[in-house]
Amino acid sequence: MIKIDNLHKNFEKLEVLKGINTGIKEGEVVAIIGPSGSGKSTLLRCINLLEQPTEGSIWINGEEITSKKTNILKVRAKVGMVFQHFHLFPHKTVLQNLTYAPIKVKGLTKKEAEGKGRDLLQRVGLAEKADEYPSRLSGGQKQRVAIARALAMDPEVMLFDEPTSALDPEMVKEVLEVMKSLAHTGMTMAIVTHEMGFAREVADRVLFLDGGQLVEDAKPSEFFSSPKTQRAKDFLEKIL
Ligand SMILES: Nc1ncnc2c1ncn2[C@@H]1O[C@H](COP(=O)(O)OP(=O)(O)OP(=O)(O)O)[C@@H](O)[C@H]1O
Repeated sequence: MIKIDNLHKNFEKLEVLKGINTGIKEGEVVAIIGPSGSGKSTLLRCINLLEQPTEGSIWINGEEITSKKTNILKVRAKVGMVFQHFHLFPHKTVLQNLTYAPIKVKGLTKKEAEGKGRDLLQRVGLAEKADEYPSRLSGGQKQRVAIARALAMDPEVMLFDEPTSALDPEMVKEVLEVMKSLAHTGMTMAIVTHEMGFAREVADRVLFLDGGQLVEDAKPSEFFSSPKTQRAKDFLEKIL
């Protein structure tokens, strides 16, 4: 489904990704973990071309998105992204946040987009908030709207960049529950997270990054109980 080949990313002289090789299979849930500054967000942002790789290639369903001919908007339409700080449109209602791109980019009618938007709000437990503005919602509710908004585009894969890091502790669970139920529908997902419990429980694989390198790629049960490298052992010792 996703293939990442010799991915390098530099910010001027800073080498942030140093040749990442990996892949994500259809329906797989992959947790990307590692120390601060190890390149986790940059890796995720390369997958929907929010960052242009310096070298290497990324393929999604057989199409090389890093090719010069790529239509970036088409890539973004099939790769949903959820950010730490929600990025909702503040002057649109919750429902309008969900219908904007499907109407504009996918050509749905207002009625179709609204029907779909309401179904998705139901799914994330926010049907009654359709006509509210984002400023009236809690952080956890905003993040659930952001997830529903990404799903409204029928993405082939969903990327999450520390989706619970900006939330008050009591709101983390409601967002993780929505992500967990999404994982159970068979959605292909990559999640940069500091929630080790979630990585352990929900992910099929853990990618451990350190210093811009993919140091371990393992099943959570193996990674958390017997990490192979000293770098992973040191990291886990600090956080668990
Ligand atoms: N747009 C940018 N311009 C310059 N440097 C950047 C840019 N984005 C990221 N970096 C640098 O790249 C390195 C990796 O950043 P990245 O955000 O990918 O790390 P991370 O593992 O996600 O860290 P964290 O867990 O703290 O979010 C850091 O040193 C960061 O300062």
